[in-house]
Amino acid sequence: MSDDVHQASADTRLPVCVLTGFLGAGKSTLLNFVLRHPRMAGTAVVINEYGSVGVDHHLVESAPEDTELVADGCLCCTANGQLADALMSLFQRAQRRRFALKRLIIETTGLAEPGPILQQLLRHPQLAERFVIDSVVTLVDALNAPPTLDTQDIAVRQVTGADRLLVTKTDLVGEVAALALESRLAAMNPDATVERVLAGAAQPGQLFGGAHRRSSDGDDLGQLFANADRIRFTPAATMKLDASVRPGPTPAEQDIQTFSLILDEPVAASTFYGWLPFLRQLCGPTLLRVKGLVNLKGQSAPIVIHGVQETFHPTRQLQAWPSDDRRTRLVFITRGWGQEIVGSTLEWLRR
Ligand SMILES: Nc1nc2c(ncn2[C@@H]2O[C@H](COP(=O)(O)OP(=O)(O)OP(=O)(O)O)[C@@H](O)[C@H]2O)c(=O)[nH]1
Repeated sequence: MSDDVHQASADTRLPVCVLTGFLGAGKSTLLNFVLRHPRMAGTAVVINEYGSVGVDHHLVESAPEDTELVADGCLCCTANGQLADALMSLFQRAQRRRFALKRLIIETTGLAEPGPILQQLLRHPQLAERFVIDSVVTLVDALNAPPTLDTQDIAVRQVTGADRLLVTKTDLVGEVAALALESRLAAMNPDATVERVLAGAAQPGQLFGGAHRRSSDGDDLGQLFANADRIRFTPAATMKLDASVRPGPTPAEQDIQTFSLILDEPVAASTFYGWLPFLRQLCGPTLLRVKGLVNLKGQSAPIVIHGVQETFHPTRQLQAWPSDDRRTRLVFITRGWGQEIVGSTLEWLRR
């Protein structure tokens, strides 16, 4: 595998890596790791996240200054031009500050599909002049992927749309299960390479590097997604299929909701650690994702929690608060139920 971040080329446009993967697959973890690599200097990042209270950019601790947050919207909703705005604003900021921008990573939400994002990059004249798609890299969570691929159409599209599939969390499954998943992925997308990445430890060449650029101008990528159906989401509200776009919802699109929980006061650790498993039991696998920062009483810095379906990863304490906002902020992505369920448990948290 080539470790060159960007092969020499007459093309002066900035290479773009679209980093995707279903909810909780490990995108931010990988970004945190790879952005520290010296060869990633000059990398700008666009982070797209759900929920009116953005937390992802706080979770990417090594995010460079040139990070643009596109919150409360999904980049695969093409109509609102958020991607174009974010990219142009990054570009102009870099020029103003004489920052030598060399490449760009777009981290999508776990519910975005790559096709419409690539189409935006290819079809927007100003973007197409400045940026070229280098690769679509999809992270696949070895623990959760088998059932997710059975039921979530978006997860399937993320796999089939990738140039490179990076399988994460193989430490949490046996070798047999990991190999079975890799065979399944290879069958679903024979065109993509399948590699393992543990705890985000990827090399720059796994995100960028001419070997995986399908063509210098991305035309064939555009072709690949030209016939893809477009799914529209309404973030922060019940997300339903836009009936004018496609005739019947797939399971992945039914009744997904996203909302945030904010607590002004610190929570006692014992209360919080009792509430979390209760919520998990109450909701089961329909709690697609919960993540955020928690202010525990008596702690000088927040803890980070990550739940992906029924798996809750060990909590982690940050070294310091990432901003002046010291509130507990949790973002939920659920299927089939909404904030009323979480709301009904709040008295517990306030005890
Ligand atoms: N055991 C294990 N945990 C991992 C690995 N990669 C990521 N994780 C954990 O998985 C959880 C979710 O990781 P994130 O990087 O936040 O996932 P994400 O894809 O950015 O999540 P969304 O933005 O919500 O879609 C975190 O607790 C990570 O520490 C891995 O290879 N092994």
